[in-house]
Amino acid sequence: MNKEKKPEWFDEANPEQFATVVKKGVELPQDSHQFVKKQTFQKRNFHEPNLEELASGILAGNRTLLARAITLIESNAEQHFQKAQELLQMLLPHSGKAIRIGITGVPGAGKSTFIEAFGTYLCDLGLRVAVLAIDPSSSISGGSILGDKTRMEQLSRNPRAYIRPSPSAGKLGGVHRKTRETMLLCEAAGFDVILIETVGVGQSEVIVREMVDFFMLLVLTGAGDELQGMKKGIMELADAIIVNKADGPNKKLALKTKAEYSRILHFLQPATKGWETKAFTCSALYEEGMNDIWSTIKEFENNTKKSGVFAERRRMQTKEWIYSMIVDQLQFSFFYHQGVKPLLPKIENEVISGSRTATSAVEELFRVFHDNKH
Ligand SMILES: Nc1nc2c(ncn2[C@@H]2O[C@H](COP(=O)(O)OP(=O)(O)OP(=O)(O)O)[C@@H](O)[C@H]2O)c(=O)[nH]1
Repeated sequence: MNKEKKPEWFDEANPEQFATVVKKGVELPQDSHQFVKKQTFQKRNFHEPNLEELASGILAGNRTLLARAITLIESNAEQHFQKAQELLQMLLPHSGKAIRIGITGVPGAGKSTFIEAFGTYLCDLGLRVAVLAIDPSSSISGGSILGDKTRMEQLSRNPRAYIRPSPSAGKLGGVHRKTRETMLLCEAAGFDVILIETVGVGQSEVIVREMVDFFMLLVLTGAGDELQGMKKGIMELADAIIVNKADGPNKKLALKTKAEYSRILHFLQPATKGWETKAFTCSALYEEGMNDIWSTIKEFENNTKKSGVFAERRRMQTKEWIYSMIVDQLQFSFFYHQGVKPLLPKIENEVISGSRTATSAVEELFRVFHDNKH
């Protein structure tokens, strides 16, 4: 076996596995000793910060420790989960001060270009900006719409900005929790603005709406017919609709599109009580229109803080957080259940081959789950 190559039995998310395996006297595959020795050596030479060190480092704005903590939050390993929760508990009192902004739009609307321009504009104002992403494709196809390209190059080099690609969900979801908790860590690290980006192609914009204060929809110029085709539901989530690419020969059409959106918005339910959703134009490429958008967000913040809507929404979102975690936990305990896990492939095959119904299969799985709690 190649010493450099990771043996198949080694679970990367669980380096402590070595200690357990060795302690329990489990028979290891041939040559694995070399690998264990090397890993143990590497581990000894690598200082693993404890939770206090992580927490105080994050509060002091240390990027490396922030990145480590986010990795801990994104891990699906059980022992990391506990640690991450303890860390969050320590940092929770220091979170909540940023303005949380969601951005969505169909692929090609110019989200990366917009965040690059808007993020840089905010950094130039002296603000610290964290950019997070929720990518619905990563759990479905294993690929990533938001992660492949080199995105936001200029912003990623800005010392006031921090960009974190979207966490991979794995089969069992958890993106909601991971993004929300990452946001809290970023707030504890002193970021003033959190931008959460998602592709407007499905459920993910609802998830983002549920964790931000202000939600923007980035759209392209288009004729009236295309606007009619736009899902009313998405428009009703937005606090602002921004017609991007309002530059060059496109400018006139962009203004027309904006007027058309304003007309439609008039008939829709606003996303936020007491706030009238407005349409804007901007050019992310030429960094035009950023000022108007930011002053609108500030106006929104002032108004909703005064009316109590801001605080009420955050309370509701915290409640949502609890429920989404309950669902995560339920899924986790079910699919990793000692009785259910080995039974699943067999039952799956039986249903696929037509020898039993899905209902009876699910019933059996739940019987096993309930009869044997661990
Ligand atoms: N003329 C013009 N082109 C733009 C503007 N914003 C973005 N673009 C172009 O539109 C294309 C798509 O932009 P991206 O920022 O990659 O858009 P996106 O597909 O929504 O972004 P991701 O989903 O983040 O990849 C690129 O070729 C950009 O250069 C703009 O304001 N004006």
